[in-house]
Amino acid sequence: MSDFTEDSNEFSLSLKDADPVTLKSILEIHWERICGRLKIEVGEVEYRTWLQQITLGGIEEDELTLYLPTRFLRDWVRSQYNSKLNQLWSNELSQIRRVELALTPPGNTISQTPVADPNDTLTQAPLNANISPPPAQKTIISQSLTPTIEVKEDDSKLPLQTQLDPRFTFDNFIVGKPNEFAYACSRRVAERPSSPGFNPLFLYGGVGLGKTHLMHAIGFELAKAGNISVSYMSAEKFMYRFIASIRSQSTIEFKEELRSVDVLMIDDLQFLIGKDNTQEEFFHTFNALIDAGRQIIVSADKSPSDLSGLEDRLRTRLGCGMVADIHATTYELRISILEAKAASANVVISPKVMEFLAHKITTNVRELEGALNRLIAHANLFGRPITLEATQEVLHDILKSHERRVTIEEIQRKVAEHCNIRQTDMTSARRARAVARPRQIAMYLAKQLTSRSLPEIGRKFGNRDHTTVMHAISRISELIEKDSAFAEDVELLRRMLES
Ligand SMILES: Nc1ncnc2c1ncn2[C@@H]1O[C@H](COP(=O)(O)OP(=O)(O)OP(=O)(O)O)[C@@H](O)[C@H]1O
Repeated sequence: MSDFTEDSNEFSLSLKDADPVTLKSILEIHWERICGRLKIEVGEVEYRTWLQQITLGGIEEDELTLYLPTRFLRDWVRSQYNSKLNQLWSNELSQIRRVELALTPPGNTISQTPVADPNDTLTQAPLNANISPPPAQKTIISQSLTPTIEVKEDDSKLPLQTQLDPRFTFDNFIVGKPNEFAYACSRRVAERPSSPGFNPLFLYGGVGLGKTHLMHAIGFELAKAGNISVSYMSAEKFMYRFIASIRSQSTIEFKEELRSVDVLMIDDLQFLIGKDNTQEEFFHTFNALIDAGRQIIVSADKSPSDLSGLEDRLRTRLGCGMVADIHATTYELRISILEAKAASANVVISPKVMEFLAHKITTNVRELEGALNRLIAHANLFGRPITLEATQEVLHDILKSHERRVTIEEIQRKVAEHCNIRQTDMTSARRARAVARPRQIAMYLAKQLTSRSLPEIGRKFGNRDHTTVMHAISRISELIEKDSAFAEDVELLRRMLES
């Protein structure tokens, strides 16, 4: 990337003369850098809500086109981010004087490619195919945490200051069954850091389920107590800082700085898998801090024992304190989160719309929050209430990406396996409870996980009537309400099918 970074004259030349493939690469490199800046300037949530879906279009003279998938998104981005995008692009590439925002046409390619070689898959590929914006920059180092948290930026030389996200407090964290244990442990560590049995605190769970939120919340609580130095950074940032310190021959300072903190928080530790030297450095830092009675808080997507690829001795040590899992959200938790977020934005959203969202966006809270933010913005922009129809229209792209690809046959197979019955019993006429109940579970999951209608589901289950499917769904919903062991079983099946 550094080959392309600093000299914009070099770019002007190379842009004008570049062949399509080179041009594509140059634009991608700049776009990646701009995405990194946008993410930090506007924040992770705002970035994901509005800007993540922008894709690169073509370049004509001094005008660059960026694409958005829906009219609403295009209008919103135009009204809110037009000047920022123009400014960032012209800073990156002096040749670009104007950024045009347009609707994504089917199969966009760089417009400077008038004659595409039909054999050249690179020039044929949509521009956005391989563009993955750089990961979020999460670094907060504060020597003395106060509610206004001072941050020292890292070596990446981004002219940006990050702060603990003021929304990520315990008060704003909605507690439900899936996260109550992690929440309680986090509270405990915030109240009494370095207590035996809670050091390290290891938080783990899937993407966007609140690990970072809880870490920030601990940081805020400790800030209130005052006089405690806290360092928070992503594992990725830890690695970059470590490498930079080696390059600049300041490893000792880096180590000293890290080892002087009272609380060290490292987010997304799975990033260190396969990075042996950084792991080793982290291991030593870890030991030094624990031995000195300092608190360590780590998050990852898996439990220490499942983080294969991390050195055994590190995994063992990580599991020595308190290990707390954040489970996938339940429908109830998603509804509570939506209600809380709508209330804090002072917006009334009908229960129907909330239920629709909680049913459709099940993977993570970040996406749910992003969808809600978009609805709120839409309502504010047009001054209209948020109806179910408006929701479907405004969130069209998000909902589409959430359409599950699991088939009814897969569901039948998985449930049959899990319940120890034959797959053919899913379609048979047998009515014995041992067969009928798993069949009802499979029907319920088919409704949840596919976009099939009730009659279609009925047909797949041995040509049963849609009322039979309806009955199955309501029976299983009832059992889920009443029987938590049963609910867990169904949830487990759902997770297996979705993974
Ligand atoms: N229980 C909750 N209550 C309120 N907001 C939540 C809750 N869980 C997650 N969120 C919100 O969802 C978003 C994503 O959460 P967060 O960044 O903490 O996830 P994460 O588990 O760290 O994800 P990743 O694995 O991507 O790092 C944040 O905006 C956070 O505030």
